[in-house]
Amino acid sequence: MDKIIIQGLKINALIGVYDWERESKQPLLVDIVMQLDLSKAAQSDDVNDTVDYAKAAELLEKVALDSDFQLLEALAGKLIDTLMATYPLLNVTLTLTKPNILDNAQKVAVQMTREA
Ligand SMILES: Nc1nc2c(c(=O)[nH]1)N=C([C@H](O)[C@@H](O)CO)CN2
Repeated sequence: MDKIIIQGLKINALIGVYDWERESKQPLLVDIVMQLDLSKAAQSDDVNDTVDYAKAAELLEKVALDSDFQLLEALAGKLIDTLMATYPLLNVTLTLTKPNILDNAQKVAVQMTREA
């Protein structure tokens, strides 16, 4: 199946359980694997026949900036629901990573998959 992939998209969001996390937005990373039929765009060479990954990235950045959640799960759910509602995707997997948050771990992340 055809896929469009965005890796390591930097977004900023107000997110966290603890008071010290509620004071300012913090950086997160998003990875997305979108499954969709790319055969039309492969033939036409027209960005209107596919998902414009630049626009998808902008959309996720904006949704994150406007959001206010405690849990990664909640923001990841909002982001993946937005993608499914906006684009004709067959399947999408989204990984939302909070880097450098735990002293003894490189990063923490949640991953969600949704199907049409
Ligand atoms: N399953 C989760 N556990 C925790 C989260 C989360 O988003 N999902 N968040 C926190 C804190 O906000 C963390 O970033 C700092 O310890 C704790 N556990």
